[in-house]
Amino acid sequence: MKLNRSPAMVVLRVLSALELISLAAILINRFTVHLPVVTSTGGPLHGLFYVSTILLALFLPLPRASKWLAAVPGVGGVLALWRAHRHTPAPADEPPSALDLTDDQRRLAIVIADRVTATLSSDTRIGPLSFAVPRGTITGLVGPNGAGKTTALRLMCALVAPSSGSILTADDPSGAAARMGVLIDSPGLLPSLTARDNLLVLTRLAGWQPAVADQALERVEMTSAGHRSVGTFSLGMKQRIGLAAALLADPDIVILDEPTNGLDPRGKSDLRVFLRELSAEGKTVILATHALDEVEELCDHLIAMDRGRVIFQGTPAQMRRMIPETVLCRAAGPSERDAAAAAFVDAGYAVALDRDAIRVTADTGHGAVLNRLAQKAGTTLTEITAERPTLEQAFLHLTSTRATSDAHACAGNDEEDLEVPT
Ligand SMILES: Nc1ncnc2c1ncn2[C@@H]1O[C@H](COP(=O)(O)OP(=O)(O)OP(=O)(O)O)[C@@H](O)[C@H]1O
Repeated sequence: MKLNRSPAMVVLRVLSALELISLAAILINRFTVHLPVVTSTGGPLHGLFYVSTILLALFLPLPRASKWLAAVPGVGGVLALWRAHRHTPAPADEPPSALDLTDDQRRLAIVIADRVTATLSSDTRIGPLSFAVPRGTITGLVGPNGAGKTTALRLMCALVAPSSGSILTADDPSGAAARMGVLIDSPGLLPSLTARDNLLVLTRLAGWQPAVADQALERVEMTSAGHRSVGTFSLGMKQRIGLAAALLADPDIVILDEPTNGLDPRGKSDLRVFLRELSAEGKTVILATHALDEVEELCDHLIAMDRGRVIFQGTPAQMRRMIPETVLCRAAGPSERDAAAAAFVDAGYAVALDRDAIRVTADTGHGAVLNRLAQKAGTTLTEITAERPTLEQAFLHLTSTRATSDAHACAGNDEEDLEVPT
């Protein structure tokens, strides 16, 4: 058990220790012989301890029934100390720096997860998670299978109760409680009913007008198919009706789990356009996916998860910057390549040889400088290509650094360390 080391608790412990000495002195004086101790009964120091005991009893959250007990010299401090030990918060599983949100993140957020954990079974626990979803963004929750993305979504819409920590949803700008539309797992439609009737069931349950269902159908461009049974629909059409159901309440926050799963390229593209429209209307879209290439062009904010933890949050550009950019340079032959590589190393660049090419760790703007350096070394580069890291590379880098602290930076399979020609 870790001790609470706040100044108040330290003072409390010192007083408790002194009170114990005081109590011992009183007992010894009463039952044996009179000893000349500083805390003898009736002395000014004992008065101080007595008062401190009463103050502690009054100001600490002790149960009312035990207050009289706490007022007995020596007992109050001991009780308080015992309670302090019992109520010392459990140490966080991760250093605070990994879990604390900045003031800006909190100010701009529509959803805030604060050290939230979820216990799914005796051996499956997600979190602690701390993340903030900025209002009005399309936020992608990314990570491999089993990372905890769906659970994080379920926590956000209260389908899973946190075991500890909290999930807060900010009010909408008018001050009303933010509304959520949720599509997690399959849309859960009744196949024998028409698309319109499926939506009407939901609007009636919620006590809304039928017009709300028609507006939602129109919104997802399914008005003409609204009279058909959902059982006859393609996956993409079912997905649209699921989206219509999620939009019935005109939500401020739209939560979608793997919305493009099973959609063909056209369906994926339509969905992306649709989600951008929702975002342009000021809605916040939160979607879980493991397709990093998909979020690259759609999302303006990312929360990356791995093995039940948040490992990154920020913009896609910030995530890409987790690994250095490189410039790929090619030369006419091996001797030209080595000469150019040596010139780059002399100029302070980190380089790796990749068959007939040199991969230089440098921002994309360094191409012209590298070209000049090669010319000075008497060689001509035949190709200079800026290589922008993909989100996938950045994610793999993040997970490999986290998984093994002893893992060394991984180089491409074909790369070898540069041997500077002599
Ligand atoms: N109801 C549950 N009971 C027990 N374990 C669960 C439950 N739901 C999820 N899990 C486990 O919790 C972990 C996280 O699951 P979750 O579905 O949140 O991950 P995910 O990132 O959404 O995965 P995927 O991309 O495969 O959908 C997994 O190991 C999963 O097996």
